[in-house]
Amino acid sequence: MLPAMAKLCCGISYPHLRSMTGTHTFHPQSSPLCGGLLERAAGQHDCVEETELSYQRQGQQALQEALEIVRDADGWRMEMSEGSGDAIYSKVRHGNHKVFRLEAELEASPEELYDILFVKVEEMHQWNPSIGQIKVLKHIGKETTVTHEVSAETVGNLIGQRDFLSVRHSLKTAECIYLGGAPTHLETLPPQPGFVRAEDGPTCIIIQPSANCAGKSRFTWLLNMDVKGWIPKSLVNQALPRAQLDFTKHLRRRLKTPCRVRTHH
Ligand SMILES: CC(C)CCC[C@@H](C)[C@H]1CC[C@H]2[C@@H]3CC=C4C[C@@H](O)CC[C@]4(C)[C@H]3CC[C@]12C
Repeated sequence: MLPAMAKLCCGISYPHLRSMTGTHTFHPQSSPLCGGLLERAAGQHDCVEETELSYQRQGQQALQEALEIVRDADGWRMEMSEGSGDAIYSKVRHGNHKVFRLEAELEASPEELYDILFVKVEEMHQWNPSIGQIKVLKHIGKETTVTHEVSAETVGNLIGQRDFLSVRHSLKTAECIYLGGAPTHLETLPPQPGFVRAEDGPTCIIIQPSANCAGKSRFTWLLNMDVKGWIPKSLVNQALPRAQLDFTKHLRRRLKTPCRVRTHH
C-alpha cells in the first residue's frame, strides 16, 4: 500500500524513471504534495523521489571527486608496467592511503565497454573469477544505480571475501564515457554479520576512443579501495594492483569471446 501511494503521490513509476534520458529533468518540486502526503501517511520526512535524488547526487559527486584525483598530476609514481602495454601508477593520499591508476588499451569501442561494464554489470561474474556476484538493487534513471558486489572466495585471494554496497553513475560526453562509484548505504542491505564490508571509491573508469583507431579504447581505472579488516598495508598494497591486472586480463578475454554461450547460475 505504502509504496503504491508513494508512487502515486510522487507521480513516478520505474518505467518512467528508466526511460529518462537526462538527470536534470528530475524535479522533486514538480510534485508539491509529495512530502506532505507521505509524512502524514507514514510519519516519514522523506519521499521516494528524494531518496532517489540523493543517490543521483552521490553518484555524480563520486564521479567528480574521482576525476579530480585522476586529473591531479602530482605525486603519481609508476608501480608496474606490463608487456601488454598496461601500466599502474600509485599515489599516497591523506591518511597514508594508496590509490592505484591503471592505464590500458583495449580492443573494443567505448560503447562496447560501457555495455559490458555498466549495462551488463550483473554478468561480470561470468567472465571475471574475482567476482562472486553483482546485483543491481536500484535503477535511478539510466545513469545511476545502486549495486551490491561480492568478491569471490578464490584461492590465492590474500585479502579474503568482501562485499561492497556502491552507488554507480555513468556519464557520456562527445569525447569520453565515464563510470563513477562510491560506497553508499541502503536500509534494506546493512552490513551482514560475519561479512566484511569494504569500500570502493570515490572511484572512476574513463573510456576514451583511441586516437586514429576505431574499435579501440584507452582505459583508465582509478582503484580507491579500503578493504577493511585487520590486514597489513603492505599486503593490501600488493593485492590491489594485482587485482587490477587480473581484472584487465579477464576483460580482454571477454572481449575476444563476445559470442560465447552463456552459462546461467
Ligand atoms: C582485493 C579484493 C578485496 C577485491 C578484488 C576484487 C575487486 C578487484 C573487484 C570487486 C568489485 C569489483 C567492481 C564491481 C563493479 C564495478 C562496476 C563496473 O561498472 C566497473 C567495474 C567495477 C568497478 C568492479 C571493479 C573490480 C572490483 C573492484
